[in-house]
Amino acid sequence: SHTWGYGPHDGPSTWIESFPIADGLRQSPINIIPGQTSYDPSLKPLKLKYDPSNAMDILNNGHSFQVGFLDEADSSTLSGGPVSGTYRLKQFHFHWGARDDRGSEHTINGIKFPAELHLVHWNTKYPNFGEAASKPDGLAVVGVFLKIGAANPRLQKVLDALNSIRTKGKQTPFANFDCKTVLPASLDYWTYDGSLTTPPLLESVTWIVLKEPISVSPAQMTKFRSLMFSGEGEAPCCMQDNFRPPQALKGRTVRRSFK
Ligand SMILES: NS(=O)(=O)c1ccc(C(=O)NCc2cccc(F)c2F)cc1
Ligand SMILES: [Zn+2]
Repeated sequence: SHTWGYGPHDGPSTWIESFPIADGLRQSPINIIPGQTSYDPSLKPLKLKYDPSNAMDILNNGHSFQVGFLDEADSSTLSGGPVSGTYRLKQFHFHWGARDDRGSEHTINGIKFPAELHLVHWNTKYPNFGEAASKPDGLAVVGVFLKIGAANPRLQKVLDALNSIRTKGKQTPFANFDCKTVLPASLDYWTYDGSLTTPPLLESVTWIVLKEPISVSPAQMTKFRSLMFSGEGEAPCCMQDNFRPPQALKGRTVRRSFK
C-alpha cells in the first residue's frame, strides 16, 4: 500500500519504488544557488490576497499538519508573479527538523533552515485541486524559510492549535486566520518549475520561494516537534525531519524577481 514516510524504511530514498516520477525532470525541492539564478525584469510582483474567514480547520495528516481553506471562490488567491491567471489557496503546512540545523526542503547555497512554510494554491482554469495537481501549470506553492530568532507572535495561534491535533488523523476547527500576517515584509522571490515534494511527487508546481525568512524561536520549534507521525494508541513517533532533500536541477533555470 502507498504508506510512505520519512523513516529509514519508507523515506525519500524509497519513494521511487511506488512513484517512479521521483527521478523525473522537474522534481522538488532544489538547492538554490543565488549566484547562478537569473534576474528576470519581466517577472511581475507577487499579488497575494487572503481572506481570514476562509480558514476552516487544522489537521495532522501523519506527514505534517496543515491549515485548510475554503476554496469555493476567488477570495484567497495568488496572481501576478511568475504565473498567469488566478490560483486559489487550498492549504498551508510546514516541514521541519529534529534539530535547528535542518528541516527546510529548499536550501540556499546548501544551507538548511530549521523549517519551511508552504502555501499551496491551485489554478482556477481547472475545476478543482485534484484536477489541477495533475497539470504542468496546475499548482503554485509559496515557500517561506523560518530561521531561528525571536519568537514569532504571528505563528502562535497555529502553534497553540497543535495541542488538539497531536496524533495522525486528528482535525479541529481553525477559523479566522490571516495568512498575510505570517509573510515576511519583502515578497522578493526565486521561481522555478518543480513538483510536489511528497508522493505523488506530481510535476505540477510553479515554485515561488521568498528570499526573506520569517523568525521562529527554539521553543516554538519544540512545539512543532511535539506532534506525532503516529496515530492515537500507536507507538509514539515524533513528527520531525519531515523534509525531502534537494533534487537534481536537470537543466532547469531558477529566475529571481529582484536585482
Ligand atoms: N510539500 S508540497 O507543498 O510540495 C505539497 C503540497 C500539496 C500536497 C498534496 O496535496 N498532496 C495530496 C494530493 C496530491 C495529489 C492530488 C491530490 F488531490 C492530493 F490531495 C503534497 C505536497
Ligand atoms: Zn510542503
